[in-house]
Amino acid sequence: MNPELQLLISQEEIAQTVDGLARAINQDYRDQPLILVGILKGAFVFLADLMRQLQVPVQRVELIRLSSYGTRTRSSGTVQVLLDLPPQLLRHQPVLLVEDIVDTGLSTAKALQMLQQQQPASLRLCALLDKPARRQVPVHIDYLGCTVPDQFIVGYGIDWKEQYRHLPAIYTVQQLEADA
Ligand SMILES: O=P(O)(O)OC[C@H]1O[C@H](OP(=O)(O)OP(=O)(O)O)[C@H](O)[C@@H]1O
Ligand SMILES: Nc1nc2[nH]cnc2c(=O)[nH]1
Repeated sequence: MNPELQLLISQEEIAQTVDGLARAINQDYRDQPLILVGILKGAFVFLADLMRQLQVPVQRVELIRLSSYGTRTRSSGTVQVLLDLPPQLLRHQPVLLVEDIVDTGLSTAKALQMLQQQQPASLRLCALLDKPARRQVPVHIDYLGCTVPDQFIVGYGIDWKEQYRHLPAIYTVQQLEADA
C-alpha cells in the first residue's frame, strides 16, 4: 500500500529557496569559473534548477553517485560509491558540491572527502535540505535552503523505494511500514 504524503515545502517555496541560494552563490563567486558537482540520484532536480539560476561562469557540471539508503528509510551506515569522478578533474579549481539532503551527514562527508582528495582550489557545499536531528558526523553547509524535521522526506528528486522523485514539491511520508 502506498503511504500517505503530507506537503512540507511547496513548489513556490522551493523556487524561492533555490533563487535565494543562487543569489548568494552569484554574489560570492562573481566572475570565478566554478565547477558544480551533484550527488546522484537525489540532487539531480535541485542541481538542474539551481544551475539555471547561476550567473557565474559554470565551467563544468559533474555528477557522482552515492548510495546508503537503498530501499530503507534509515541509513545503512555504509556509503557506496557507485560513480566517481575522473582523477585530477578538480585540481586547483573552485568547486561547489550540490546535495539534496544532509541527514546523518555520512553521504555528504564521504563526497566532500572524495572531492577534497583532488585538491580543488576551494570546496563549498550547497544543500537544499538539512535534517540536523539525525546527524552522525559534522558537516558544514555553506549554502543551506531549509531545515527539515526528523521525518522521512520525498519529492523533488528524493525517493522512497525509487518512487516520488518526480513530484515537484517536498513531502513527509506518514505511516511508513517498518524497514524490512
Ligand atoms: O546524510 P545521509 O544520512 O547520508 O543521507 C543523505 C543522502 O541520502 C540520500 O541518498 P540515497 O543513499 O538514498 O541515494 P539516492 O540519492 O540515489 O536516492 C540523499 O539523496 C542524500 O545523498
Ligand atoms: N528519501 C529520503 N532519503 C533520505 N536520505 C536521507 N534522509 C532522507 C529522507 O528523509 N528521505
